[in-house]
Amino acid sequence: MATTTVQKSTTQTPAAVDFSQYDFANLEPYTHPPETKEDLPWSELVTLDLEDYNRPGGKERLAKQLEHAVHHVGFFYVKNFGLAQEQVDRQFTLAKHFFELPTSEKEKFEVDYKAADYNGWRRPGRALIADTRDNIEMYNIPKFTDDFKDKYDQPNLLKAHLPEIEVFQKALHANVVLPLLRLFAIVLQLPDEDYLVKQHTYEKKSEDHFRYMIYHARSDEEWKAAKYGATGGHTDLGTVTLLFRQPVAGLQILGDDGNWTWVSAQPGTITVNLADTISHLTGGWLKSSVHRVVAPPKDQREYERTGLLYFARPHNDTKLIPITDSPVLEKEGVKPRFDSIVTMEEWVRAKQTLQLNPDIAAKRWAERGDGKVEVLAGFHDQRYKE
Ligand SMILES: O=C(O)CCC(=O)C(=O)O
Ligand SMILES: [Fe+2]
Repeated sequence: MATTTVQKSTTQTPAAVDFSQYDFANLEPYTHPPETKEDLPWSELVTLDLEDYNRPGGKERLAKQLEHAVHHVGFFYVKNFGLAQEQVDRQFTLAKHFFELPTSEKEKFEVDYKAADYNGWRRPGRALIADTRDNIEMYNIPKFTDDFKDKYDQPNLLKAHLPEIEVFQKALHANVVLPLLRLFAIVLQLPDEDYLVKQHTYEKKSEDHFRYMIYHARSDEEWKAAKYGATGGHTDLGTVTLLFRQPVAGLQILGDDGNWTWVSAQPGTITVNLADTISHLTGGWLKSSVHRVVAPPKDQREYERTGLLYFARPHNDTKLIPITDSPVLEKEGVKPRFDSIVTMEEWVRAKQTLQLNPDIAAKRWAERGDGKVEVLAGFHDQRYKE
């Protein structure tokens, strides 16, 4: 007797995701590797206690403390930024588990390199560093605003924690970035203390983003081929970069004297560096500091180097011309750094095109052959030697 079988539909609904597997109780916590015992030439950086910001006279005290750092160094630390250590630790835990996902999963969220869109997963090994490939993997998450809503899918691991990531990112913006911009305005003696804040509101379209980053451990041969990271000097493209405490040494700053010094891991701090845009807005007066990440000292070289960063940038329609009502800049006679009016959106696209597309970058660097590349409208980046 013939039996009839019921044809199953080929369009099955996917199995419901069990998000509880991503609860922090089920995720092994990230722990930082131990600090180096080596005696390295450390940078001497000031530490701003942001708790002082709301006390009477606090802003003025902090601005005074920053004056030298923002003009001559470009790097400093902040502490007491209103996030509990536990919140910070949880973000490191998410970073750890994200990078442990298989490549087949991460590549579903791969960035659109050609479009110079850096949000999503950047796979390691895209760029040629000296005689080898880079060892960096990143995952960038845009602002939680309508401009980016539903534009980028996220892996389930992060979907399970998006509300917490949003709180964290917004806290960094409100507790660190905006207060720092008011301090910069005070240093610049701007009549409107909120001048820069108004160019950096969270709600309006801009390319600020939050990043999980990992530098994979390399063998000695690989480090040698990469010249121990010595050729990686660069400036960041935005307003300020916030870098959470990083005990695996590697970050170095190029000083005015031409020497590189190491950034140490101060407990409870965020390392802040000024970047290109704030420099453009002040005709170079605020210093976008040259830095690089080199091979960790021998006693840390076996470790993966996991990073947590936030990149602040002004609104996309901001014109990158020097601020006109700063007596400080006026006295200095600063000049625009571009031949024509450039907006933030154009600047981001120009820099990211070079950063995300090694093939395009190689051609463009070769155009001049003098170790410089024209990023945009007469503004050049240069290669930093060992
Ligand atoms: O990981 C670090 O210490 C710094 C990273 C950095 O310079 C960058 O991502 O631009
Ligand atoms: Fe950087």
